[in-house]
Amino acid sequence: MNIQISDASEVVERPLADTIPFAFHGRDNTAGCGTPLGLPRGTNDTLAQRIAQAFRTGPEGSLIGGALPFDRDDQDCLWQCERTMATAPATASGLPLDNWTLHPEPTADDFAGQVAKALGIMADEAGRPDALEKIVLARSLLIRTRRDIPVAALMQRLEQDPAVTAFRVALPPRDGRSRVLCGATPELLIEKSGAAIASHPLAGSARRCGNPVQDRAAAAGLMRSEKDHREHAIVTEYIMDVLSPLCSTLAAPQGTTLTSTRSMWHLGTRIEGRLRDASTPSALLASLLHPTPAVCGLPMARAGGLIRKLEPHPRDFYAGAVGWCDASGDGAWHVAIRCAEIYGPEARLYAGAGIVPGSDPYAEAAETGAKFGAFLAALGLPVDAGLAGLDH
Ligand SMILES: C=C(O[C@H]1C=CC=C(C(=O)O)[C@@H]1O)C(=O)O
Repeated sequence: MNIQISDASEVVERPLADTIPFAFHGRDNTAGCGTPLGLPRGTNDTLAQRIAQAFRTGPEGSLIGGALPFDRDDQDCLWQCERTMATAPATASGLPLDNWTLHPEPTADDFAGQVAKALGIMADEAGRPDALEKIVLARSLLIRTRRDIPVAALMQRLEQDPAVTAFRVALPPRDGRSRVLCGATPELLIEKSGAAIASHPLAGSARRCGNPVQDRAAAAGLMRSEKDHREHAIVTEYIMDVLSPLCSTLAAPQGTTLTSTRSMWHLGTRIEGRLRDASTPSALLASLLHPTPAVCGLPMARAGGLIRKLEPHPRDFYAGAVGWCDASGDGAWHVAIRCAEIYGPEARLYAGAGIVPGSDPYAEAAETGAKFGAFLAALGLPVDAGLAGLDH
């Protein structure tokens, strides 16, 4: 299929003049610079053609980077520009925020109600061939303040945790104001260098504690949890199933291990393989994998439908993928979690939790509350603000 610019339903507007199109800090230090060209916007099914055309006709040595939305039928937001090393600004100010308000959408109680509904559906369908096995439900915190939220300062604070990739991606401006997806994700969706690929899915979580004895107990409890291993295995099996037809070798040499950020423990499995066709673009691999059951569920279409029905606010780019790809196809794509959409003085933070039979609705609400912690801390807000209403 040959995609013409006019076939795309919308062309990405340029980000505002002083906006960085995309930047990834951490293990992956890659950013776009110069004057970005917006790729014609489209959905997953035209991604490969749009990328091939952009590299054929665009500036030599350029990079394509940006964000794929959660919903495969929504339009992505990709930029083509020069490549640079992501570097943190020497000084960045404007944080902590002051004069802020916070609205949970939905409240922790209502979220626990949604989890209970999903568990009811799983119980009713148990044993059927198409039964819902897992769903990842999310909630958001809307933060409003009086000044524009300083994204550079936020990135500087988010990247302090060596276990995450801090990222920012310019989204199409709205009403002449820049919109940015910004976060600190611990989860690698896919990375490709030549024929070598790697993915490091995470699923199964426990909140970390300041007290080292309690912290070790939380980690040990997670490692022993049958429910969390079941929740995790659904993700790794899915990723192996999607990647194996494309690979000559594919394995998880270390098995499932504990991984951690400064605020959370997770179960993680590093998957490594070799592509049969080393020219397959990493962006295409990301779009084939996405959304994995770490953010959506199984079966994917059933879980996605229920997510749209139960969650009060659209996910947009939360739980999508963010990353970059060069002309040889090499690149890295991360799961867009522990993030927020920032629009002037507003930030909408998102956090989700995987639900399987055996999940406890209030424990899942508390898990989402804990997952907000790192981003809240970076904004200079109380880390427990996402746990409000969960003291029963
Ligand atoms: C969906 C999120 O986390 C995913 C990644 C790690 C652990 C998860 C869990 O234990 O539920 C989630 O699958 C999120 O942080 O918004």
